[in-house]
Amino acid sequence: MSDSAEKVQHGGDGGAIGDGHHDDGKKPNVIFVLGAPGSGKGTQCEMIRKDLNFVHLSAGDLLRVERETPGSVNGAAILEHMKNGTIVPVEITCTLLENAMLKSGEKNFLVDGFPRNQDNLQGWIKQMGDKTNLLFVLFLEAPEELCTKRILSRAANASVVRPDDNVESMRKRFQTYINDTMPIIEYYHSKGLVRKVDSVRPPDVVHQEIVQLLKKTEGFQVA
Ligand SMILES: Nc1ncnc2c1ncn2[C@@H]1O[C@H](COP(=O)(O)OP(=O)(O)OP(=O)(O)O)[C@@H](O)[C@H]1O
Ligand SMILES: Nc1ccn([C@H]2C[C@H](O)[C@@H](COP(=O)(O)O)O2)c(=O)n1
Ligand SMILES: [Mg+2]
Repeated sequence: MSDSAEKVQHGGDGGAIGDGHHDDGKKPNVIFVLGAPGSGKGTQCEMIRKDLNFVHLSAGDLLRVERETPGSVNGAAILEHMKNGTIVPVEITCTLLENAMLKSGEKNFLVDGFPRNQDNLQGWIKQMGDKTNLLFVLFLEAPEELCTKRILSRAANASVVRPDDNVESMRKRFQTYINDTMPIIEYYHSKGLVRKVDSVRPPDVVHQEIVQLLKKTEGFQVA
């Protein structure tokens, strides 16, 4: 385990972090969806949302909406983090996630692009760990070169281009993914909670594998 993963493990959760062993049947189910920028997190979350009655909460999308909300005190800071490919402080992101969960009134959530670093993880544990049941961490694996191609293609075809879908921001986002997010995936892997899926394949094929994973998930009934 890397040093940073070790730090995560001793982040003060005392083991009660919604790690799959504390489900009382009433807490909302959460699947964290992680992977490199462009690995297909948003694409797969939308497919699961449509098929399986999950709410898709993209941390990045929630932050983008907050950034554009008139009068938001966090808007400028969020934009700076996005351009620099760095991670917004968890107090902002976790509150947006919790509010969206409460507003939905639903029970099954795909939390896309979170937790991205130790600050995210520890903030979630503190604010949400005891209130949620983590089913597993879906890790979509695809090489950087392919992800870069996908993002450039997304930017070329979008009516509104994301401020971070350019080569300079992308390089920084990948660095952040390697340095900050991979240790989080390693941490969950050490707890047996990572489900790795090869995301190089066509979206439908990847989706079918995820559906099978969900069917095999203890304590979760596929809709
Ligand atoms: N399995 C796939 N095969 C081919 N193209 C894909 C696949 N999955 C996603 N894409 C395309 O790649 C681009 C990026 O996908 P998506 O937005 O889902 O990635 P992401 O992981 O959410 O990225 P980000 O972290 O930047 O939000 C999109 O244009 C999408 O249509
Ligand atoms: N937990 C998160 C998720 C996202 N962000 C910021 C920084 C990312 O580069 C950007 C885009 O996220 P994406 O849509 O690619 O998942 O949003 C963050 O700070 N913290
Ligand atoms: Mg996305």
